Amino acid sequence: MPWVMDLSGRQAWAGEAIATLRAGDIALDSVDAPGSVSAAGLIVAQELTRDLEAALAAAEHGRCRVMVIGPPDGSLRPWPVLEAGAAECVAWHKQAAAVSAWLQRVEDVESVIDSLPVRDKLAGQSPALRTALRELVVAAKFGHAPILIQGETGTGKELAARVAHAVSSQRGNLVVVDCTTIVPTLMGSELFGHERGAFTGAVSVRTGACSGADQGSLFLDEVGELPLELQPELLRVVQEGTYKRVGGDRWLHSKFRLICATNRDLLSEVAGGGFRTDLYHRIAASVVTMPPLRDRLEDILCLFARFCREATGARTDPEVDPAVQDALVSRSYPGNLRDLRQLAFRIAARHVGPGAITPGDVPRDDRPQPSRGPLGKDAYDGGTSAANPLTAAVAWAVDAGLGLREIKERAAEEAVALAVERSGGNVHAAASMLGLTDRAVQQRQARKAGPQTDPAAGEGT
Ligand SMILES: Nc1ncnc2c1ncn2[C@@H]1O[C@H](COP(=O)(O)OP(=O)(O)OP(=O)(O)O)[C@@H](O)[C@H]1O
Repeated sequence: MPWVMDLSGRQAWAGEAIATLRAGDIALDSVDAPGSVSAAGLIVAQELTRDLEAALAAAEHGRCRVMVIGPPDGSLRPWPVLEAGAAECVAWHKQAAAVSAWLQRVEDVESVIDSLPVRDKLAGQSPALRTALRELVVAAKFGHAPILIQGETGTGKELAARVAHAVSSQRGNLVVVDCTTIVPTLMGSELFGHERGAFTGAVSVRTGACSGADQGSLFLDEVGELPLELQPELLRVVQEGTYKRVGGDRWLHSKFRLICATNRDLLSEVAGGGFRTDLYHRIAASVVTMPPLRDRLEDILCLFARFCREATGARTDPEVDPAVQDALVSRSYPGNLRDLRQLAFRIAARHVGPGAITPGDVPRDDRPQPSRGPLGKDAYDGGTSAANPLTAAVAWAVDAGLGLREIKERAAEEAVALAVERSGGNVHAAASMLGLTDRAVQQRQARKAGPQTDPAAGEGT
């Protein structure tokens, strides 16, 4: 059940919030069930204060989705409140049913994310993964349009596609086509099937992936590899549910949910003419971005344990020496979870006995590389604060007397400025680099430039 909270958690404030809602005729049995824990909350607020920002940041970092209810005159501007971490922000017009429906939806989505079939496939509890899973579940369970899953290699796009199919209402099969492994000349046959004699070697009729996916889902992995000449045919079958086999002239029917994945920037493929604009807009009806491992460091140890169990068949998580834990969290994983999984398998193969996984179990090439510390001593990446540049920067900020909010703000500002610089001023590229929306990057740039140029300051934004 959902809860109502004030900005600081004080009873008086909570009472005030409830009183406000009571005055607004919200059915209180739907908002103040005692002793319940919830994924959804309501905050009653007059304006975006520092307290509200802090409460939203805390809620976002946990697993809570918060609706902020502002005064009926609309004086609480929604966009900055959403930017601060709220999932919804509305002016209060006594629309209790709408609020309840929103709360119910949040509860439904969160319980799907926490269900065994989802957690079994996609492990991890980091905010970055949860955000992606929310987008995925909302699109797959509560919508019917195609889903485009993007993200770097090894971030779990295929697993996400399996989750999307599992939570959807599609009753048929999930058919997987990896567009990178099929020679372009055979791709048409793979997707649509062929008639006997359609080409040399077509000795019998073949039904393709579209037929197999009828009433189910078709997953096209690396859809950017799809040859240009097949793209109109894919568009037709997605839009109209009709297609012809290669060498055939009969229209066949198939209704499936299309799920595509790519680790390329499909929009630049569109700009370069390698991917049709109309097909892009069709397949990207809902876009889900799987976060890279560097944005979900909190998941590394639990994933490592899971992969070790997978490697050894053990039922319980292995104990891991703290030095190994440090090394695991601070190394880089260019291949994301695939790299971490392979590393876990290498370590598990070396480990013997019932004790903890120790530094000696880590293969030489996977060990932290020595680097020269500031005092000429050897230090190890991921070890002391002197060797970890991020820790050193944070230490500097703490020593300079900056509060947590300012540290976060300034770090975010620096990251955006750097990403924009590294991508030659291209906002979209900078946004993908940081896992942000283009708009979030523009807002940060505008905020840095000064209040007059803040795009969010315009009417109706
Ligand atoms: N959240 C997760 N929990 C457990 N295992 C995961 C998770 N995400 C990815 N993996 C594992 O990592 C490996 C890579 O996952 P997957 O193939 O789904 O990634 P991908 O993004 O589709 O990769 P590519 O772009 O190379 O096709 C697989 O072994 C998969 O089982």
